[in-house]
Amino acid sequence: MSDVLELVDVSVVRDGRALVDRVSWSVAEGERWVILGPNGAGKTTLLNIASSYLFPTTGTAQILGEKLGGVDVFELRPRIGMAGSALAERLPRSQTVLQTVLTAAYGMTAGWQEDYEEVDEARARAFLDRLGMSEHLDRRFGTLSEGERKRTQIARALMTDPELLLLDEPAAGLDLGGREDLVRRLGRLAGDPYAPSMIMVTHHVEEIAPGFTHVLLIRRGKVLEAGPIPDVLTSANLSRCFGLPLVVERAGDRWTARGLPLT
Ligand SMILES: Nc1ncnc2c1ncn2[C@@H]1O[C@H](COP(=O)(O)OP(=O)(O)OP(=O)(O)O)[C@@H](O)[C@H]1O
Repeated sequence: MSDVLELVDVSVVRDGRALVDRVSWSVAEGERWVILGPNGAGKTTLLNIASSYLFPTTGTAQILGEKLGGVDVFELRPRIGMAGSALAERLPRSQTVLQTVLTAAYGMTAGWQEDYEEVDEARARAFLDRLGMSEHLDRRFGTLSEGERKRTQIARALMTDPELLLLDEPAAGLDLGGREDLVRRLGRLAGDPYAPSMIMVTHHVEEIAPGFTHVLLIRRGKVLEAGPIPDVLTSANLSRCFGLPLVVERAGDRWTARGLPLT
């Protein structure tokens, strides 16, 4: 299997501080990765490299077979789907849900004046249907609930038929029902052999959907462990990652974690 992402000894340094510190990591085609770690660990920084929006200070990053720095990122970016709050803030609040997804086919966050192809509209409707948004096609993006907004963004990210899908905290801010609904939908996507390779950033093991295969644990910019979920997601590793004693349990195809009581 070819590598979708390959980071070799990558550091990102700002104001003399390494936000990501000598990270080597590879993601093979078809794998579904979770990046897990505490606030400020460097998760979004890693995702920003994977999306080609951030270049390493040192080390090399190869995305979809192209080396960052040696490729026109404007050719690379349409091959990568992204959903996260940074992008959501750039989406016009007055556009409808259908328009929001459809504009992705043309590589834009705005602009409804284009002549959209019927086939693109059919695709946009199909992705929105898959994310449970069919009832809301004509709603304005700015009026959606947090959960509806997240699901619209994922449909939008899939619109360009990406080879790599990046999800930055897709379940953040959702209530229990919203989270579980999203986890089920992500599980279906992760289990689809035709779906792109995926990397999802999260703070919570409860948000790991069935079908995700690998996890990278990061703390203070350094990778603690990376590999298949059942091998890496242990109580000892998660305790080290979050800096307090934690018990991780597997319940069927889901995960939970809780802190030990203070003595
Ligand atoms: N442009 C920047 N200049 C300086 N420091 C930055 C910059 N961008 C991020 N940081 C810092 O780098 C560290 C890693 O940030 P990053 O957003 O990658 O963490 P994260 O793991 O995604 O955190 P969170 O879970 O809180 O979203 C943080 O301490 C953050 O304050």
